[in-house]
This record gives sequence, C-alpha cells and structure tokens, in this order.
Amino acid sequence: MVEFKSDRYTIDSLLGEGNFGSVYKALDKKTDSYVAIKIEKSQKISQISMEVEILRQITGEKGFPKLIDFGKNNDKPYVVMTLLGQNLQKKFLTIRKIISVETVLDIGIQCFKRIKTLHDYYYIHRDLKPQQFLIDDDFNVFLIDFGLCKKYMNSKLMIHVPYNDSRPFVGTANYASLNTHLGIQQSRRDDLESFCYIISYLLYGKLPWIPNDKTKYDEKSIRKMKTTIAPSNLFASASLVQFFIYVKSLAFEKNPDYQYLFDLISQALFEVKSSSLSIFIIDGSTNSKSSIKKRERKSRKKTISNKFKRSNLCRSLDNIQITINNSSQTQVCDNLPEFKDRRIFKNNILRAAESPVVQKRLNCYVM
Ligand SMILES: Nc1ncnc2c1ncn2[C@@H]1O[C@H](COP(=O)(O)OP(=O)(O)OP(=O)(O)O)[C@@H](O)[C@H]1O
Repeated sequence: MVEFKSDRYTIDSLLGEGNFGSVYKALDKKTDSYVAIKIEKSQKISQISMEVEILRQITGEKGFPKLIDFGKNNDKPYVVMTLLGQNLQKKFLTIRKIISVETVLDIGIQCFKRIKTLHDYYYIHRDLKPQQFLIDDDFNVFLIDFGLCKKYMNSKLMIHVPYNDSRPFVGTANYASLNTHLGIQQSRRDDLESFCYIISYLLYGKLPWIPNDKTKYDEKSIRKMKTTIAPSNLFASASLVQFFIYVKSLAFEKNPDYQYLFDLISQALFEVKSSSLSIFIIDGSTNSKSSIKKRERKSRKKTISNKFKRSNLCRSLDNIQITINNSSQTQVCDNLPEFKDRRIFKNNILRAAESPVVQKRLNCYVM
C-alpha cells in the first residue's frame, strides 16, 4: 500500500492503476465520506497538473468527478476527487460480456455527451478508452483521466492549434484514431473516432485488433488494420456506419456537428428498441460458427446451464427459478451481422434479468 501521510485522508484500498498513477479509495475525515485519490507515480512534472486544471473548470458538469483537493505528498503530486463506480472495461469483463445492445447504446449516448462537454471547454481528451468511463449504480456515466488532455483552441482568440504531422504517438493504440498512429496532431475528430472504436468493442465484444483469443497486436499491426477497415466491419447499423463515415471525413479544424451525430446514435437506439431484439453475449471466447452449431446440438436446457454455469447471472437466475421454456429458444441471429457473434434470448428472459427487482436479488448488474 502507498505511503500517504495525511491528517485528513486515510487510504482504504487500491481502486485502479494506470501508467501514470495509482488511484485509491480513501476516507476524508473532514467530511466523513469516501473519496478517490490519484497519486502520480513519478515525482517529475506531472499529468496531475493538467488533471487539476481541467477538473477545476469542469467541476459541476454532469458526468465529471468533482475536484475536492490537490497537493503533494512525499513529493508526489496527488488529486482528490469524488469516488465513482467501476470502469466500463472492468464492468464489461466482470459480467462476462453479458450486455444488451440497447444498454450499450444508452451508455454510448452518455459517453458521447461527456466528450462533447469536454470539447465545449476547448479540450480534447486524447486517450479515450472504456477504462476512462466510470459507471455508478444508477448507470450514470462519468469521464475521467484528463492527464493527456490538450487545448485544441485558444478560447480567447478562437484560433485552432496548427496542423502538424510529426507528432509522437499519444494515447492507447487499441482505441487511438488512425491519424494519431500516423503522427498527425489530434483534434476533436480523433476523440470521436476513438468513441466509435469503444462503441464497436462494447457492441461486438471485440475489435479486429482486439480478438477474443487474447492475441495482442503491436501498434504497427493495429495501424495497418485501421488503414483498411471498412465501416461495415465496425457496425451493421446504417446509422452507426454513417456516424463513423462522418467522423472519418472531418477536416482537422472542423467543428463536428454534434447534434447530427447525437441523432445518429439515437436513431440506432430507436432501431434496436423497435426491433424488439434483446441480445446477450454469453461468452466471447467461444463464438465461432462451428462452435455455436455444436452447442446447438445439445439440449436447450443443458446449453443454458452450461453457458451460464459460472456466471452470477445464471446462478441467480437459477435461484429465482425463471422458467425457460420452448418459446424462448436460444438461437443464432444470422440476419443482422451486428449480432453475428451474439446469442439471442427472447424478451421475457432479458426483461426478467434486467428488471430492478431481479437485479436486486441477483446482487449483480446486467448492463
Ligand atoms: N474517481 C474515481 N472513482 C473510482 N475509481 C476511479 C476514479 N478515478 C480512477 N479510478 C479507477 O482507477 C483507474 C485508473 O485511473 P486513471 O485512468 O485516472 O489512471 P491513469 O494512471 O491515468 O491510467 P492510464 O494509464 O489509463 O492513463 C480507472 O480506470 C478506474 O478504474
């Protein structure tokens, strides 16, 4: 555990660790409430100063942590902010990728709004990934980690930062825009491209460069794949394809039409809702067509119990004895490529699993 001498804060537990800092849950004795403290790993000029600068300005905006305190401890800079929930990546893996498309898009809309708010303050994030979005018990999404943020425009003179194509790589390869890989100065369009990769990852449970088999690609290979990727490889929904095409067509300085983009995601959500399909990923590691067919030969009941054997959801579903009858056959949905790796349950199961009453008894989330 980190050494943090303070009369005000008592470190409780480690919440997360990144490349630049460690984040701890701590008790704030002044307010008798728990907070999150991010402590920089290095003692040199830190990213925490940028984090503090942004939190100072953005505190109070919906979906952003509140700045509580900052300073140095043991010569290491730290920042104290509101304690939030688990990050999207952890949550996604904890629930074994069980997630409804509707909920992904719902979360996506919130992520999109957070990005727009940050852009409204003339900053770009430059390191968007599922780990940077935290989600609370009420499914409110928060954006964090502003250490790599950068002003894209001088807010007084309204002059955009100049174009430059020999920038070092900044961000996370899996979710970075292609232009970032190519060394092009980032602007608003790059955050929005990262957003597309995040949503595609949450929808499919994978990206071409983040396969289910745990293969890891280096930055060069990821760049190559991003160069040739077709929008239809990321999304099947026409609205989301259009979203990606629009973002990729943005000029460096162009102010994105956020309302248009918002309408496109809303349209995608509307399509899912009106199709009345409810979709779960059961286990991303076993979703090849042949394995699905093999599984389908087994009896319906056995398949369900096998698939959910180790999951909280299943255990709890078993406990509360939801009847799984023939009218809710598991099936592979072939007609919607978006869902080709997913298995579909009829609404009655999904609705049961998503109902707050059941979730309370499950003591787990269904995202
Ligand atoms: N306010 C908070 N409340 C709860 N958990 C948090 C909070 N801030 C950060 N965390 C947890 O700590 C993790 C790391 O935080 P953060 O991304 O700020 O660190 P970092 O060192 O900048 O990471 P990276 O290397 O990804 O840039 C987050 O993914 C999250 O799980």
